[in-house]
Amino acid sequence: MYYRLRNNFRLSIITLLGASAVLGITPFAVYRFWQGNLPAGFADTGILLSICMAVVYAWRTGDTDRAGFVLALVAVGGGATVATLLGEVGLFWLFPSLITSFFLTSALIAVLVNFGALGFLLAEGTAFSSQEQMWSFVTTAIVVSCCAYVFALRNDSQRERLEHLATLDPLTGVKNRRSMDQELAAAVLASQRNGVSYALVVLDLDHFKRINDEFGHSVGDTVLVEFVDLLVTHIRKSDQLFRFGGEEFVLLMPGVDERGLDVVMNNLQHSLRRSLKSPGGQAVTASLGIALLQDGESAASWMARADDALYRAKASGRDCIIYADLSAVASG
Ligand SMILES: Nc1nc2c(ncn2[C@@H]2O[C@H](COP(=O)(O)OP(=O)(O)OP(=O)(O)O)[C@@H](O)[C@H]2O)c(=O)[nH]1
Repeated sequence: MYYRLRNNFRLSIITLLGASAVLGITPFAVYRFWQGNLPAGFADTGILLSICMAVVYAWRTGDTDRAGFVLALVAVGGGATVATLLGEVGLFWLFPSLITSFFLTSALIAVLVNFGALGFLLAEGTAFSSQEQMWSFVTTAIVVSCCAYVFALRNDSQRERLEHLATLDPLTGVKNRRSMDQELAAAVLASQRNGVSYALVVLDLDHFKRINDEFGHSVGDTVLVEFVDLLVTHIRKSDQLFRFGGEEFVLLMPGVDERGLDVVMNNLQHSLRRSLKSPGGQAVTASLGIALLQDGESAASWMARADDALYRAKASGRDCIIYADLSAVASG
C-alpha cells in the first residue's frame, strides 16, 4: 500500500481527497441534517459516497484516470450544487475544488470542468446575493483556474521530460537498460500475439579497458559514442539500440531471419574494423552474441542465451559472432 502511494502520484491525491472528504464533509453533512436542511444534507452525503466509491475503484482497478475524472466532476459539480443550495457559505467550497481538479485529471479536462461549473452557477444565479458578488466570484475563480491550468501544463511537460531522460543513456543518447527491460517484455508479448520474429544481439567492445588505460577515460567515451554512431548507420528504423552497461550494447531487431541477420552483422563487423580506430591507430573490434526469440520463451531466458553466446564469442578469441544455443531455452 505504502509502495503504491509513493509511486503513483494520482492515486495518492485521490486517497488524500477521499480522506479529506470523509474528515471535512462528514461533520457538515451531519450538521445539515441536524439543521433540517435535507437537500444540503443529501447533497453532502451524495458527494461523500461518490468520492469514497471512486477511491475504492481506483485502489481496486488501478484506473486512476477514470477515478480522477469522476472525482474532479464530483468535487467541482458537488461544490457548485452546494453553493446553489447554501449561497455564499457554499461558494467557499468551490475554490479548493477548482484547484484540486487539476491534480485529479488532465489540465484540459480540469479547466473544462471548472468553466462548466462556473457557467452553471452564472446561469442558475441563486448562489449569489448581488451582481457585484457574482462577478467578483466568477473573476477570481477564472483567475485561479487559469493559474492552475498554466501550472499543471508546465508540470506535465516537466514530468514527460524527466520520464524521457530517465530512459536514455546520458553519454551516447541511446536507450538505457531500464527501457530495454520494458522493450524486451513488449517484444515477447508481440511475438506471442502476432508471431513476429525477433533477434537480440549483445555487442561488447573488445579489450576496451586498454583504450581507457592507454588514452584516458574521455577518449574511451569518444570511442563509445563513435561505436554507437556507426551502429546506428547499420540498423533499420524499427530496430532498437540500448546501452546495457559499460561497453556492452544490445540490439533488438524485429522481423529478421537468421540469414539476413548474418549479412547485416558481418557487414557491421567489417565496417567496425575499417572505421573504428583507437587514437593509436589500432582497429577497435567487437564480439557479438545473437539469440533468436523462440516460441514461448521468456525475456530472461532470451537475454541469458544471447549473453551466453557473447561469453563464448569472447572465449573464442573475440571479434566474432556466435549464435545462441537452443538447448537452453526456458519458457516464460
Ligand atoms: N570511457 C569509459 N569507460 C567505461 C565506461 N563504462 C565502463 N567503462 C570501462 O570499460 C572497461 C571494461 O573492461 P572489461 O570489462 O575488462 O572489458 P574489456 O577490457 O573490453 O575486455 P573484454 O570485454 O573481455 O574484451 C573498464 O575499464 C571500465 O572502466 C564509460 O562510460 N566510459
